[in-house]
Amino acid sequence: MPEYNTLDDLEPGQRVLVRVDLNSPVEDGVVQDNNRFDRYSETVAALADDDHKVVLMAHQGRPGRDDFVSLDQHAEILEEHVGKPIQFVDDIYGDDAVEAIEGLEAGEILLLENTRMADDELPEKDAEEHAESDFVQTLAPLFDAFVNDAYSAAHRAHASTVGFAVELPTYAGLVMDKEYQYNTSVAEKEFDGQVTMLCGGNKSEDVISVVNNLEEKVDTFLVGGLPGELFLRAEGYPVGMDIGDMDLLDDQWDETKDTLEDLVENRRDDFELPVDFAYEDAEGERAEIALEDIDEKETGYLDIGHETIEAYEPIIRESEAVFVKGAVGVFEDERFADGTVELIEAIGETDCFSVVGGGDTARTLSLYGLDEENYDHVSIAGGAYLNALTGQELVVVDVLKKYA
Ligand SMILES: Nc1ncnc2c1ncn2[C@@H]1O[C@H](COP(=O)(O)OP(=O)(O)O)[C@@H](O)[C@H]1O
Ligand SMILES: O=C(OP(=O)(O)O)[C@H](O)COP(=O)(O)O
Repeated sequence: MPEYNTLDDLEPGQRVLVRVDLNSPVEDGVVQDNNRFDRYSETVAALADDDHKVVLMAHQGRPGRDDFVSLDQHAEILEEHVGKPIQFVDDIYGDDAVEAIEGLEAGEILLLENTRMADDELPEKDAEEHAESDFVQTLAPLFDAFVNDAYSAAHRAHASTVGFAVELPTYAGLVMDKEYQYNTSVAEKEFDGQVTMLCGGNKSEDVISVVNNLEEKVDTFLVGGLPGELFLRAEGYPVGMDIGDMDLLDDQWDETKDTLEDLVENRRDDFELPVDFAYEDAEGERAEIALEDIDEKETGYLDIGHETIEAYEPIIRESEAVFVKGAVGVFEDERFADGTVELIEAIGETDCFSVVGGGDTARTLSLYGLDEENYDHVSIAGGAYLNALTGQELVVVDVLKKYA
């Protein structure tokens, strides 16, 4: 039994404030539909069916980045998934928000504006301090209960993720409960055979964290994406550097260089690195180059090449368990999806125990028609999933337990 309240403990017909995580990829200002909408639609529909007045809070992007946009598009996408109208107000706790909240009828749903547009939201503070903010003090009296369903933001101590638990009876939502239970149980699972982790993405600190913290659990890390290039740079290859307008690799290299060099020197047998890469040629087509033929970095590499796919695939096929964190290429572009799609597909074809994690990475399945049923678990969380796998605490879950 979980040590926090769940929706089973929530009486129907209440005024309920719900924190979800609809943080999504944004391409040219357009919010991209993804698994998060689908998952949260279950929580939202269940609450509306129970005659609650449902008010949703969520964040999008980080201030200063291109993906820091309004949630107006999210309301439209969520509405399609829930099959019920979703009202939207471009305010968080000002007069317009309060008016919209007070005007809700039983079974109606309202989404507030991006919580990160409120000054009170972002600094990491403990729950009690956040509870004193104007944000929490203005909204909390308008509700009977707080439901936290934002598992993928459960490693963030922000006003909307931890502050309301101090002021209102608090419950874990369906996504929070399921993801927390599952990922925690996976962290405790023992496997007799080979355990493999496919990792990539664009955050090398995530990959370093798994390589450092899952040394006992994982036998082989198959590395791709930006971390793959950075590991190779640590081995002395001329890859993993920014070129032209690129602004992806050099900063990460400065931050992680010492750790990467240490890992390639002392733990080289624990991971496999790419032996070739794919890039966009002058005609705009996918082209590939072997690592040994790269004299200097002249282009951005956007996927692992087919030699690498062929080297990684048998390791996946002989594994008893495979975990995925991060795509090995820019799978959003069909030309550079081969590595991610072919390897995740291979995992689904074997009968190994498998978990695919990462908000972006999980989107590969829906984009390329891979059946979620072929994997034991598909997590819509990235950082929080890694925290769970590596046995680190999730501040939001601690707060849910403390205020149960
Ligand atoms: N070689 C690459 N160059 C640039 N971006 C990459 C590369 N490989 C993977 N990516 C990007 O990494 C993103 C996923 O990274 P990350 O945020 O770490 O994973 P997740 O959200 O699944 O936890 C994808 O959007 C993908 O396009
Ligand atoms: O998408 C998220 O994280 P994830 O990419 O690690 O799954 C969460 O919404 C947290 O976002 P943040 O990392 O900007 O705090």
